[in-house]
Amino acid sequence: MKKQDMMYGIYAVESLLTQAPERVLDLWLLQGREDDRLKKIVSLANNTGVTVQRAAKKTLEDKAQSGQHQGVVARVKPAKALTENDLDVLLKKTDKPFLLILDGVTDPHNLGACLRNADAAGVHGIIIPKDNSVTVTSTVSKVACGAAEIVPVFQVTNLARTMRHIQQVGVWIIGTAGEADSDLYQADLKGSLAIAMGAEGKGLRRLTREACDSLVSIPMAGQVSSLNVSVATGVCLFEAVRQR
Ligand SMILES: C[S@@+](CC[C@H](N)C(=O)[O-])C[C@H]1O[C@@H](n2cnc3c(N)ncnc32)[C@H](O)[C@@H]1O
Repeated sequence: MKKQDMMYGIYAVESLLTQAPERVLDLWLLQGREDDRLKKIVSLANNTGVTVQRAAKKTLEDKAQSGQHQGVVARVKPAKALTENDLDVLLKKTDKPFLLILDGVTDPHNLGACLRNADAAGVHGIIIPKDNSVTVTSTVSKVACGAAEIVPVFQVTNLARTMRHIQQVGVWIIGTAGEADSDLYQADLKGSLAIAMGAEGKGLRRLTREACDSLVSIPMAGQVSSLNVSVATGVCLFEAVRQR
């Protein structure tokens, strides 16, 4: 297991300093940059006892291994990996859970965008399989703009088994697939709900698809066969928000 990670980007680091400052081991800000957005980071760091170090642009690029750091890089303790047990705790304390299942999303930009959508839609947690899925990396955190530090991500060993388990505690699972006959806008999304999205190339795996209570499609007017998974996630989550 990794002992530390790098995190970068203003929103991601701001969210980390707000949600879990104890995870920050080092914080570097761009030398000479003093605008309001960085001042907020300095103030959060001061309030939480994190020392601010100044560094040159090249140093920040090397630490982040990216030019997308926006003048802020942090060395952090990795977040505790959440498992099936943590999901159970969440389900017990949550009235009308609203969950997102991502069945093997591999592109960090897509997972980051899904996290951002999920936070905006008020999703209580995201379930991903342990294998064949991207986890929350520094790129995911950056793209998620702070949502990766807020929305819990549960990594489960056997996704189909976890789906059956959450069904037993009353969660209705709606899978999404372009070829499904039922339409998203006819589905009832008001109760305890999990929406399952497929991977970029293959869509939902057979066992995941079979474990869903129903399958819906988002009506498409054009010629392309599918939406990007993060876009489809946003459409589905916000239809649920509209109904709830
Ligand atoms: C890029 S698509 C995968 C396409 C894949 N070739 C397939 O056959 O499903 C990734 C995921 O986004 C969701 N998605 C994309 N377009 C959709 C649509 N029109 N209706 C429902 N879900 C859609 C589904 O969850 C899908 O598995």
